[in-house]
Amino acid sequence: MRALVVYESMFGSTEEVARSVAKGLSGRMHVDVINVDDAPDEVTGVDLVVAGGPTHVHGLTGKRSRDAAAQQAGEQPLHSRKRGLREWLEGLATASPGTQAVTFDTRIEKPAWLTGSAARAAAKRLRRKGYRVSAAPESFFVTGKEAGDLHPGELERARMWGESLGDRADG
Ligand SMILES: Cc1cc2nc3c(=O)[nH]c(=O)nc-3n(C[C@H](O)[C@H](O)[C@H](O)COP(=O)(O)O)c2cc1C
Repeated sequence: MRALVVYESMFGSTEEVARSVAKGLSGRMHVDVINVDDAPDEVTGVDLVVAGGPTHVHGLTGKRSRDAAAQQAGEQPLHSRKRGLREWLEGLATASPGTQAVTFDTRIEKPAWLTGSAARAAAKRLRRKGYRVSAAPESFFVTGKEAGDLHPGELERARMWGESLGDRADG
């Protein structure tokens, strides 16, 4: 079985989470991890797509929010520079029959009705493209609105979440 983890990341936290999720999945599946900048617009030969990105302005990033992130980053280059999950999902071809998808985001640790959730928005779009969304969107937490460090333990939680996805897809 094969999984493709597609991540968008400004400051690096979502990328770190994506790599930990992939580590967890890799016990059960062959996993590729790819920056959304380089993600294919047609996904074939993959059983599970995992898409993750940062929550901006209550949902998926947009050109303006990414520009704001770039300003915050100053001299540091952003991890994803060309596009966000929103643009990738807009151009993504319809799913091959039976392909599963799950989504995650990084965001501030407050109730989702306050912070919004990029993962929820991405799951909706994947469903519209014909993907079978096979697990609830998951969130991993950062400390602040700016670059934001991941809360302690989040990478381990991400690895375990990946493991559980692998078990489910495998079983
Ligand atoms: C322009 C901008 C808007 C943001 N809006 C939100 C938001 O609405 N809700 C939230 O929980 N976090 C928000 N954040 C915090 C981001 O979720 C946080 O920077 C991100 O999780 C860090 O991941 P990254 O290092 O992969 O970019 C925002 C951050 C930026 C830069």
